[in-house]
Amino acid sequence: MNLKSNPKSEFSIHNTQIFSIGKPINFSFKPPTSFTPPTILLFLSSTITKARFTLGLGANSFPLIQPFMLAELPLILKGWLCTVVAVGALFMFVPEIGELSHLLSQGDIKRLGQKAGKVLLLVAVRSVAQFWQQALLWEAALNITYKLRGFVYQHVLNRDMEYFEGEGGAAAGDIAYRLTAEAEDTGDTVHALLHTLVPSFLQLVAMAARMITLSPVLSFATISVVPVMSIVIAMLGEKLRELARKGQASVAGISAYLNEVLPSMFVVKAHAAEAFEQRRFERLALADCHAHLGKRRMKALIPEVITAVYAATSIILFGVGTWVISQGSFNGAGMVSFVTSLVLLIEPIQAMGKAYNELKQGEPAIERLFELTTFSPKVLEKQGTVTLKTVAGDVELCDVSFRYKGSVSWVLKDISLRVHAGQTVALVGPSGGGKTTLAKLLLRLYDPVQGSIKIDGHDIRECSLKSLRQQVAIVPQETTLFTGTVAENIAYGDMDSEIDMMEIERAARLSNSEEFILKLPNGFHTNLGDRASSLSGGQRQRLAIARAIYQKASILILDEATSALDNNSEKLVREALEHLMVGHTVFVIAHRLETVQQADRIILLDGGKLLEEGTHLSLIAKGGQYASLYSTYESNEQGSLLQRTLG
Ligand SMILES: Nc1ncnc2c1ncn2[C@@H]1O[C@H](COP(=O)(O)OP(=O)(O)OP(=O)(O)O)[C@@H](O)[C@H]1O
Repeated sequence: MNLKSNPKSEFSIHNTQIFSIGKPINFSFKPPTSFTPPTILLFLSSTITKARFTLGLGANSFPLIQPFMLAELPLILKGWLCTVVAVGALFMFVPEIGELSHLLSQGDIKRLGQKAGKVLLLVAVRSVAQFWQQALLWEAALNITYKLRGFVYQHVLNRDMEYFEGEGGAAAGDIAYRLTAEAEDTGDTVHALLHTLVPSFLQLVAMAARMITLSPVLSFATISVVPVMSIVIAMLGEKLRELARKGQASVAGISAYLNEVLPSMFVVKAHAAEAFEQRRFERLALADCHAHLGKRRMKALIPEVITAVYAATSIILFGVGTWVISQGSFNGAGMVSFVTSLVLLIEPIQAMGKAYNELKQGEPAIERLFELTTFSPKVLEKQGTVTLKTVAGDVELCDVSFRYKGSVSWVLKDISLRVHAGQTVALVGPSGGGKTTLAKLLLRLYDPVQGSIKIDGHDIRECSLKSLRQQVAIVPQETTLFTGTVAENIAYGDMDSEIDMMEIERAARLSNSEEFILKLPNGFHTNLGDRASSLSGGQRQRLAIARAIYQKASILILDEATSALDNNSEKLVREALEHLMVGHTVFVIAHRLETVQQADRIILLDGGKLLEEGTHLSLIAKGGQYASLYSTYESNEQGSLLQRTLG
């Protein structure tokens, strides 16, 4: 693959344009101010919602997808135009079929041929129109699904970090399930809705009108069962909606479980936990089995109820029909036309029943998808933010205190610290001391509960998030590589503009990655999708360093890996880090002796408090907590990681 000609390749999905529909959705009910198709559709749906509330049937999800449906209105209207043609052909077909049977009984071959030709033409028109109706309405439904997915995913990406890390957030597998299977269910629901709203309804009205013109008495007798059937189906539908929601939650549970366990197979096997995981999976699968059994039973029951109503209708029709014919007001041809109309009336009723099933099953999917979009972000970008274009790297923490949502204890308490541009600060301290949290605050993944953080004198809450995160680069302990080429992985975060291959190569050289990258089958253009796991820990770390070099940030956060590398790999990573640190303000969550000794300043964090601060030598001379931790380290001859004692 040629990167220059197609610089975004696999990553282009990140740049998907997200539509004009990201506006707040208006749920209020208002009469139409004008009679354009969109206002009529809006009014129709609001009225349905209002009617549902009045009847005590609760809310429906229709208003949520209204804006998406309106965006597809041209396609929908074309589909419905085909419906008008199909229903018109059917309306004309009914009397023709009665006359055809009459001519057959009379043996008038000449007129019979003409009539049969007309009937066949009407059937052909209806078939073609129905095909296009289906094709166009499906296209609209699938477009809506596609746009809805983009809309919801945009909201997921914009959620606070707290949602992904803290309590109460959805598991990754659950979110994935909502955006895949449930978004697809939404497409089916939308199609069912579009199909019910006009095509089935039009056919029902046309056939009912035809039946009334043929015999008002028979029509009244036949149609009288419809209200009873509607009430029964509405009640069963509500039950189905509840059961469908349970079913969807249970599948999402399985998806979340698999997303967690399958990528951690190493740990499962290393702990011989296969049997334990099998039991956990079976419990979830059994819950899903029970949830779906209820739903399937309800789905099986609804058509049977409808069939029972049909049987009652047929008996009424048979009885009243016999009486009407015996009165001489109705002939055989009329009866053929009437029964044909009835059969064609039943067809949309069945379609509406099926669509109702789809709607009831799909509503929880729509609700669960939209649940992902309803939140008020805490990390907000204010109006008129400062764009950090060039930054010297002066960082100041002013009385910063922070605790995570739902926690009573402070993770960081009253931290004040000034780091001058170009300084390297080592953050050390026992596990849980708040080092990583401090790094998250610098990146503004969370905002301090009290106090503020300034970069070059600008409160970071006043800066644009994009420019802040452009100026603060992080090399995490665990390197995450994405599907995409090596070059795309190095340029990750800057994929909105053309990849600069010269810069990629420079970053690879400085991070000591070039040598192993050039040995890959396609060098920088090798796709890492299935190869990332075959890279060694050191190689992955060097790619993360290359990524940070490419970013050209002024402030760096290095979370040193705790896992030991072999001597050569360690040397290459250390050299790469030294290249990276030149000319930057650096915060190192330090686990290694060399890093701590070389830092301009050492900050000891314990229990969220800044306990000690100074150079290695000054802190040793002070003889405080750092000195005692250090001497423990020194006495541990074999200890290769400072982490064992300092953090
Ligand atoms: N997302 C979170 N939600 C709630 N509590 C959290 C969250 N992340 C961290 N904590 C808690 O905050 C405290 C500080 O965690 P932090 O990761 O900042 O410590 P650390 O000094 O980096 O530890 P380590 O050296 O082990 O990485 C810990 O008690 C931790 O349990």
